Amino acid sequence: MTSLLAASARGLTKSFGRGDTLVHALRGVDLDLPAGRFTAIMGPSGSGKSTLMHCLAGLDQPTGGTVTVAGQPLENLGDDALTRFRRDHVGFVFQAFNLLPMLSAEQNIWLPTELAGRDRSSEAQQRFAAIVETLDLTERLGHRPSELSGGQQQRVAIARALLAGPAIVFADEPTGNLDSTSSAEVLSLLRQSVRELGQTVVMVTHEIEAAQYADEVVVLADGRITERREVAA
Ligand SMILES: Nc1ncnc2c1ncn2[C@@H]1O[C@H](COP(=O)(O)OP(=O)(O)OP(=O)(O)O)[C@@H](O)[C@H]1O
Repeated sequence: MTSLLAASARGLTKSFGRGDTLVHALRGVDLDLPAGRFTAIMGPSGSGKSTLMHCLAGLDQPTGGTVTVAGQPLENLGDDALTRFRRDHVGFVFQAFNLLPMLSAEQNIWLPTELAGRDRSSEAQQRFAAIVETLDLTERLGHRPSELSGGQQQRVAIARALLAGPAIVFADEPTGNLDSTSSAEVLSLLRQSVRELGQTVVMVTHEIEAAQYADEVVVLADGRITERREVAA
């Protein structure tokens, strides 16, 4: 039985510039990301990690090849449809938390729901409760970002990314701004969201220690996948 795929790429290429400044950031990437798995993307600086993530997330258009997320081929979507698709099916966690300073943790977590004009359905509220508990944020919901540690702020950002029940969450160097204790905590919680909530997470990271929290590491070099390896439990 083949497992369900959260996302896949076939023959993915991406070039920037032209003539003397032409850069081949991706040179033909084939990748299947099974649902319910935590995948780390590693590789040297300039190897194409961010470009791959942006193409998989529908934030950037590939030069060639195809990307399918949650069964939907992205190349068939126009700009507006792609924006809606990302909003409904893709979650993002960035290095720089990106929380709104005047809103409480709880308001930040609900903001994308509000912006999408969706109701706080009883299902959404149950999911909110489960996520807040998994991420150990119950005591912090009334705090503003400035009243939270970096690790707590990133946990709020993760809760925000998880709330809509996205098919896939992309985390771009999520521990880049954190000390080692907070990093370990955030990575454990990302792992827990995969185990307990069945979330699919793809994380770009430079740090081999961070990649150890994943189920699998995909290594890029010069725009190609050079290695895929399972992480020992
Ligand atoms: N918008 C752009 N315009 C021109 N070149 C770009 C652009 N974005 C990326 N590149 C080039 O594409 C290549 C891959 O870049 P990318 O940012 O994907 O690498 P990365 O592995 O994420 O690097 P880092 O670890 O330093 O973030 C690099 O040579 C980079 O300079």
